[in-house]
This record gives sequence, C-alpha cells and structure tokens, in this order.
Amino acid sequence: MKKVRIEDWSPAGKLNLEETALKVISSKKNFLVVAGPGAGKTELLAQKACFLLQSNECKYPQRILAISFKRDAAYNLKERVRLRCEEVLSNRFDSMTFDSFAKLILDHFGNSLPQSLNIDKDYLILLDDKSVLEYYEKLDRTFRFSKTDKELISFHTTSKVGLDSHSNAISIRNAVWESMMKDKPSKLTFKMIMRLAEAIMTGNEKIKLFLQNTYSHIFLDEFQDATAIQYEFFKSCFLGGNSQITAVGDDKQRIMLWAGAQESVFEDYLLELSAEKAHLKMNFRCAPRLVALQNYLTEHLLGKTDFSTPDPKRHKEGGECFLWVFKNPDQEITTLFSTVYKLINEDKIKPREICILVKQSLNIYAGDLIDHFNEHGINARDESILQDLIAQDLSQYIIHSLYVIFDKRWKDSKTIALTFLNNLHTDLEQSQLLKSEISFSKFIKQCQQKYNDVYWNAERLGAVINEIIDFAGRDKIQYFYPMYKSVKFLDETLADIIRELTNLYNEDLGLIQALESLIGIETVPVMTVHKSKGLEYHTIIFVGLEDGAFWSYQKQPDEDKCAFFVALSRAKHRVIFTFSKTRKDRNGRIRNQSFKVIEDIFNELKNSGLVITEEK
Ligand SMILES: Nc1ncnc2c1ncn2[C@@H]1O[C@H](COP(=O)(O)OP(=O)(O)OP(=O)(O)O)[C@@H](O)[C@H]1O
Repeated sequence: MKKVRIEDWSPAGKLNLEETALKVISSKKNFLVVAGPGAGKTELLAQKACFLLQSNECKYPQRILAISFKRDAAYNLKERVRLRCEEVLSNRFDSMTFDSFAKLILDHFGNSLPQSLNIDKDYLILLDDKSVLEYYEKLDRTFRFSKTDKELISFHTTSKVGLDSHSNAISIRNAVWESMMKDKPSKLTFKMIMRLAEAIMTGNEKIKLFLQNTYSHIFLDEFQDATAIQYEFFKSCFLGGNSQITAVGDDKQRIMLWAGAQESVFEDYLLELSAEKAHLKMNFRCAPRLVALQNYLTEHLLGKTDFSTPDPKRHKEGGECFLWVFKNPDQEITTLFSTVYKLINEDKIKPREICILVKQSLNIYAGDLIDHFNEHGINARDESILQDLIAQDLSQYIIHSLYVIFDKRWKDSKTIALTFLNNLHTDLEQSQLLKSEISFSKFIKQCQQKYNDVYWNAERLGAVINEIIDFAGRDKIQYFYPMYKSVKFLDETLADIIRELTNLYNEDLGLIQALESLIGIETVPVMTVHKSKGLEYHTIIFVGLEDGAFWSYQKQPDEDKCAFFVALSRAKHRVIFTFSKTRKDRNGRIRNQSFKVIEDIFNELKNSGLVITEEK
C-alpha cells in the first residue's frame, strides 16, 4: 500500500476541517479536544486515524486503539474509519469499550497475576450489583448493612486490588474479593476486571511495554464521562510511555457523574499527560436556529460561554423547536403518531431518522406509545433491548453474511463480513486477502444452493448461522475476540440471534424483512437520553419535559440540565418537547404533572424566543 505524504494528505469525504482540527490531526503531541455538540469530535478521531494509517505515521505494524464508553459508539467509530480508509489499513484500527479492553488484557495476561489474584479461565461476569452485595452479606452482615447499596458497591472497587489491609473495612473487602475469585467458577464484575487489568499493568513492565509498542496512538472518545477506575486503568497502561494520546469531550454533556464519572478528569489529564487543550467552534450537526437555541441555553441555563457557530452551508432560518402541551398521555400519543406518520409518509423522513427520547423510565413515558405505534403500522422499539446484541462484531458478521446469501443488493454487506473474517488473521498479505474473498464467495454460493427454503424455522436458521460461524472458525473467533472465549457466551449470543430472527420471521415477515427489523432499518428508535449520547437524528421528540421525569433535578441540577442539553443537541433539524398535564406513575395511577422544579428550563426555553409553545 502506497504511503501518502503528510503534505499531500487531505480529509476523507472532502470535508472542510477547522484549522484546529487539522492541527490536532497532524500533531505528535497529546491533546484534549473540548468542543460542543456536533463539532465533529468523533469525526476528528476517524480522520486522524485515516491520517496516521495512510501516512504511516502510525508505523506498520503498529496499531491505533480507540476507547469508547458504549459498544455502539465503538462500533460507530470503527465503521467511520472503515468507510474512510482502505481495508488493509483500517484493520489496524481497534475500537472497543473500556470494559472490553480491560477484559482483553485480563484474558490475555491473567496468568501474570500473583497467586492471590488467580481466577478461573472461564470466569463468570456478574452484570448485577445485587450479587456483590450478597457476598458482603454472607461474610459480614453488620458491615454490609452499615452502608447503603450504592456506597458498598462503590467501596468494592474504589481502590486498587492487592492492597494490604489497613483497616477492618479493607480486610472485609479483600475477603469478599477472595471469595468471589475462588468461587467455582470465579465471579467478577466489569469494574473488578478493570482493577485486575490495572494490577497486571502495574505489576508487569514487560506487558506494559508490549501494549505500548503495539499501540502507537490512543483515542479516548466522550472523555468527560471517564470514571476514576477507567482513568486509573488507562494511566496504568499508557502513562509515561511513547503512545500518543488524543482525548475528545464536552463538559456540557457531562451526564455520568451519578455513575462515578471523575469531575476533574479534564484537568487531571491535561496535567498528568502534559497535554495541550484545543477548542473546536463549529456545530456541523444542527440547523442554525437550533445552534442559536443551544448558544442561548449555554449561557442562560448552563452558565457557560463556549458558543458554537452553525455550518455556513445550511439555510440560516433552518431548524425548529416546539414545546407541545397536552391534556393527557392519550392525546399526546395520538398527536405524536400523526406527526410521525406525516414525517414518514409526506416528508419522506426515514423512520430511523426520527428518535423518541425520554429522560428515564422508558416504559412509563413511552411504553404505551410504542404499543400504539406498532399496532397502527409504524414500527417503534426500545433500542436498548437489542442494541448490545446487534452492536457486537459477531452479530454484524452473521447479519451481513445472511444479507450476502439472501439479498444480493447489499454491496456493503460483503465488505463488512470480509472485514470480520480478515480480522481473524494477523497481518494478511494482499494475495491472502484476495484468496479469502474468493473462498468467501464460494461459500456464499454453496449456501445459496443449499438454503433455498421458502419457509424458515429456528432449526433451519440455526443451521445456516452455524455454517457461517464454522466458515469463520469457532477457535479463531474465540482467539481473536476474547469476549467469546467463554463457550457459554458465544452459544448464548448465537441463540439470541436465532431466537430474535425467528420471532421476527414468524411475525409474517420475509427473511430479509426480518433481518431489516432486527437491525431496525424501518423502525423508529426509542431510548433514554443516556443511550442517545453521540447519536444524531433528523427529528427528536422528547416525551415528558416534566418534574416527574426530572425527579433527581433538585439533587443534581447541573447534571440534569446537561441531560436536557444532550437531548436537544441530538437533533439535526427539529426538536419537539412534550408536557402532559397528567401521566401514569409506575403503579398505573394517574398523577397531575408540574414544571415547578424544572422551572429554569421552561423559562429559558420561553425567554430564548426561539421555541414555539402550543397547547394541544
Ligand atoms: N468538518 C465537517 N464538515 C461537515 N460535516 C461534518 C464535519 N465534521 C463532522 N461533520 C458531521 O457533523 C455531525 C456531527 O459530528 P460528530 O458526531 O463527529 O460530532 P461530535 O462532536 O462527536 O458530537 P457530539 O459530542 O454531539 O456527539 C456528523 O454528521 C458528522 O458527519
């Protein structure tokens, strides 16, 4: 592959990047890029990856590691790089979550941990904090109930592992760790995995050097949300090494403090990594009136002064924001249904470009709405249910292989499936890549002949999916994707895909439609604000701008204002906020709703002069 000279490099997609963005892309320094919503922070990382790989500034065979917080964000970044640069190069771009990076380290180098921290190879991951509390309860009831659940869960991983006990509390904690690790099989939470991965790094200079030599460049997306554990783990890997670090974030979108995000992480990073700070000014996502509204709220609601400039290419008057006031949720549902119906059928906006957001408690605010939409012909779904399954590389490989077999229109699918297959080898030469493409094409033809079924069931879908897996090689998948090292997890993932596809197929959909439903192509996504971070849509409908939805506002007003700001800034063109005078609570009782507690938000929306309020 011919290397591009630094002076000849230009951004993929012929994008005009801000001066500052270009400087960060070509600089060899550590950087913290702070910028508002839609400024192109994630885009900057994707472009920087292309620059480093195409110019060989990331010297072959070194790699780039991008760490995100959510699986879909990691997948989104990987996709951006894949679409913007040649496959042989983008194969050297690893994009993963903090959790999967820590797990990778533990699975590869767990043997180097001292005897006292030994765990089973097939350890079980506990996703539920309750089980951890039970270990404490079993060991020391008095200690367990001397702390709240939240305090105890935080205490469990608050300090590094392997510390000698300085206090009774630490001895109890060490004993709980020991009993979890010595259990059959060992039980770990992701936070424990991160602490163990940190212990591997701090205890073994050779492994640390190996990691730093593998990854010459590190990217950190949405850095405002890094927790203390994540930041300490990151430092144990890369602080003091030669890897060059680029972090991007926005303090106006800081909405994870409740989950332990480290408030001082920007300042700490700037100091500890001797990083330079850069600001981006543009907002490429949102139409000018929405940028104006965000600027107004930046000043009057968030008390900050870092304003954004809209993309000059957009129509100056573009963008609209409404506040719709309803008598009750039934009226809200029917109005929203006809609004979305019109958007899809008259304005030709794709269902996937319309997003329904709620602050929390999705079922209370949007459960009936989802049912109504589905019963009346618009697909809508709670995205969180399938998101984790679909965002996995393995699921993408299976889904896109099925597309290649059963629907030849999907040109991109072959590339996505082949990328997965090629990732199962280290450093394939060009000739081997060609061979791999030929044998994949042969395999596809065989499947097309063998599986020309008119009707499908779970057994037949299972058969073709298992052939797709066998073609890639189970051993290879388990080796290169350590998350599938546990046979149980791999089997469960496959079973989930087969079950979901069969269910969708049984809803009288054809196989291709079932696949499209699975990835949600023709579906209106419904999600919480936290899930929507980093995403963007033509229209955002935020259901329930009410005191009831912002029950934590009095305790954490700044964070809740940021959550409101995140919701607003997901929209490219239109935002609709709804307020319903009554709403059911979690027990189904109808309650009157108010906007006393979140009065500031209401007042500033009104004072901006940019929001149209309508009583429905
Ligand atoms: N230089 C550019 N020119 C035109 N469009 C751009 C440019 N940079 C980014 N974009 C587009 O603007 C939108 C926002 O970009 P991106 O998601 O990278 O922003 P972000 O800063 O990460 O946003 P947020 O923090 O709100 O999630 C995307 O659709 C992206 O493709």
